[in-house]
Amino acid sequence: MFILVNLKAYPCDPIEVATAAREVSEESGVRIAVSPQAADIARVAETGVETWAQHVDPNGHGSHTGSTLAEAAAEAGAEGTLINHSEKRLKLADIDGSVRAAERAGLETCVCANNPAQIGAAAALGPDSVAVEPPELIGGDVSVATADPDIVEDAVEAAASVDEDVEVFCGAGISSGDDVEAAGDLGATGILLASGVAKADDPRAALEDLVEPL
Ligand SMILES: O=C(CO)COP(=O)(O)O
Repeated sequence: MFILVNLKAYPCDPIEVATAAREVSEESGVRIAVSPQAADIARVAETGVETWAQHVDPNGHGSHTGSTLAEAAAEAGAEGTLINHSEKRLKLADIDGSVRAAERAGLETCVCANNPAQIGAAAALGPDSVAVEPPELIGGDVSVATADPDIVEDAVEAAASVDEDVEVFCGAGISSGDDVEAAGDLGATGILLASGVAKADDPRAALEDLVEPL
């Protein structure tokens, strides 16, 4: 199981979370990555934790003010990137462009989507993984695996019917090892979570709880 901690724009200390994630990953053998804001990628990567961008734009170098280039994220130390997160939605053509830009830069790709129908469309673009996150459950206390188990199973089926090589992650409301285990039982091979770690009083303890059953 892969655990990807999205720090969003929460006011946590990205280095504290990254250091804890690297240590818990080393101790448990569970793959854990941290996705900070673009401006923090380099210093988070310097902790040694697997680092992901939260977004990359479809364009390359040129007259594109405000862009987050996949090349720049990779140069700063990112190994992967989220694309089309629920809080950073893109048009279909731009999702495709961002996946291609990330591939050119050597970044692993995870395209997020709201529901199984969108997961099928996202899988058709050939990312390494897709992630189903129902927007109404994001930031809440109830895990997607508990509140809407069908959406995870249907997302797994939708992705497999398009491309069996695309992994399926899920996220929203996940905060405990039991939630991670339940998501795995539904067929997810990775977890996206944010508030359960980024807003925790003790991010290290939260991470230890997440990997406990794995
Ligand atoms: O959006 C998410 C991860 O990308 C999920 O956020 P929460 O874990 O806070 O529900």
